Amino acid sequence: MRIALIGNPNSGKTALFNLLTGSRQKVANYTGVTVERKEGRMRLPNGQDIAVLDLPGAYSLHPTSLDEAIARDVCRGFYPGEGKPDVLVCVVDATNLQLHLRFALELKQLGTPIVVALNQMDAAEKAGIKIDIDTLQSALGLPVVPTVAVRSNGAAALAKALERVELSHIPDVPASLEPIDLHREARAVLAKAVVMPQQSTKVDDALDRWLLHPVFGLLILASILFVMFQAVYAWATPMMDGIEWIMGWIGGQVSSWLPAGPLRGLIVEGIIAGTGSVLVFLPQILILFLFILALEESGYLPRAAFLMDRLMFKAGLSGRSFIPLLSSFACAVPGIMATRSIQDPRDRLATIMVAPLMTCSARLPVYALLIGAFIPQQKVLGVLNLQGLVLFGLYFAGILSALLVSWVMKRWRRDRGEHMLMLELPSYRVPTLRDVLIGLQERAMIFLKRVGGIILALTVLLWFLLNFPAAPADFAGPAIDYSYAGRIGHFLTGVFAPVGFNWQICIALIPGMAAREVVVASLGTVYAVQAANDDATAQALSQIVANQWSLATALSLLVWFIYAPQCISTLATIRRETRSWKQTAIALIYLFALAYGASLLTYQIASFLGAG
Ligand SMILES: Nc1nc2c(ncn2[C@@H]2O[C@H](COP(=O)(O)OP(=O)(O)OP(=O)(O)O)[C@@H](O)[C@H]2O)c(=O)[nH]1
Ligand SMILES: [Mg+2]
Repeated sequence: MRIALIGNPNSGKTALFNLLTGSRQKVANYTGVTVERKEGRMRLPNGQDIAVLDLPGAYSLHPTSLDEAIARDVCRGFYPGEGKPDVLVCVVDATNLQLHLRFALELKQLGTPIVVALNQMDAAEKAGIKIDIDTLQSALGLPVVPTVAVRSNGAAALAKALERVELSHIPDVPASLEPIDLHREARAVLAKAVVMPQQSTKVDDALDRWLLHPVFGLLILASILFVMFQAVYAWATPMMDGIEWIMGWIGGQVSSWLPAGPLRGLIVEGIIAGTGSVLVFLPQILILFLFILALEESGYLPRAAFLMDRLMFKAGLSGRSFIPLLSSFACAVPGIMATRSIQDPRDRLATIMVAPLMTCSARLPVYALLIGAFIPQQKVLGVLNLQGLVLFGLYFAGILSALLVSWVMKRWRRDRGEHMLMLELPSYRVPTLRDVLIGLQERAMIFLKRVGGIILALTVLLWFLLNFPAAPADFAGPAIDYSYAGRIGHFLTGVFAPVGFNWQICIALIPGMAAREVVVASLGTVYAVQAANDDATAQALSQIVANQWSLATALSLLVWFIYAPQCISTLATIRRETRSWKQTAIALIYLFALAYGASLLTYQIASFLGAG
């Protein structure tokens, strides 16, 4: 048996899916979180093992965007290589029945057995909404089960109800109803079964008066972002020092146990120096995500999208681009996929093209390393942390560049029609500590898996390239120059000399195409091998960088990473989502040109001003 969870956006389908199948798919308080079909398995109380599908939210079976189309295709059996699901579980938000029942009535016409999951019952009770389940069942003509997807046994009744569904029973399908009739019927059902409280949205309205205010709203948005970046620096230092100390200690222990030789070199200079130099940035990444997760659950993000709509429209985007772009702060890959909920194809393409300009969390270690090494730990105006300010500036530069690029794209295209922003505003919700902690744990695991996987693999590879072939006895320069990596690095400095990159940076940029944090790990390994060859004492990477690089080089590399075109998974996602090699090539070329141009300008100006 296969069941599919379907319903309006933000009704709690994914939360229910996670609860039923024990998965950890992304849940957040705005529409359009899920944009792909996801499959899991659950066991019914009678021991039967069934497949469960989580679908993107949809308002009706007449899709207006790509993610809605996926939901329609799956539940009508049009999805390639897949039959119709046996049972549809229509997830409705009990606090928003006026809207959500309409879709349940539309689904009923498909003839597939349906169970209605009356979700968010806890919130409905709190709001004083009284629902008579029996009346609702008979008025809808469908079984209705109350659920609370965020409570650990909140779907027990649903599992029971699924056992009782008769698969063979296909109800008589009435003549297709027009949307207007569906709406009327939904109201009639509502009138019979639901008693609404007098005023249920008082708090939301009061908050919105401030948060959506054209002036105060923007000020509040700016302050939130500002505090976020301050916190990344202000809170992380003790934890970072701790991790740095532990990695140094482990390196010291291994060095004293193992005899000098290639094995010790590989472990200490390759693995520990490489992965350790990335690992120290875990606290900063978690602090950033603490804010992002709390904002996602609060229901604030779609409001921010409204605030930004005017500005984004002027720049050739729309308020709908806001959430995909915001997701790109975690990583451009889910950000680009989230553009599926943008209806207009041009807006969608513009958003895809600028999504890589949002600073993804993989770039945070690079920024943090260079800021830590070159920007003094000072207070500005007594309270603001200078390093946090610079970080804010770098993120801001990415956003500004995105607006500029989309503005240029808008100039180029002929059709400049306007689109109104229509976006559902969810109710505000205080994020629960448990959900935020689970989200943070998830993020930490993703990061640690990258460190232990691709980053480890590439640093080991780089270590070999740095040590082989060994220099012959009569080789004049440093041994590292003779190695493969040394030669590649020196060759590339020809291209990158005008932007001020030394050969260590050049060699680190190549594995950085697979994952940007590898740039930091690679620098850690390169300098550790160099120090070992020179019999110098090992130092933390940030100290080495501070001592050996000019300020102009550091600034140039910082600016390079605002644009940082070299990320293979982003390019692959652009290719998949646009289905066009041409757009992919355009993205690669324009990002590379911007990166090179901006770094060149930065380096030349900084050198001219005496920072070289
Ligand atoms: N209080 C309460 N909140 C819930 C419940 N179910 C889901 N939520 C919250 O509702 C919001 C939306 O949940 P999701 O599971 O992401 O909704 P979805 O239907 O998958 O949304 P899309 O993927 O955008 O279509 C999240 O903030 C959840 O934490 C519930 O039973 N009670
Ligand atoms: Mg979902």
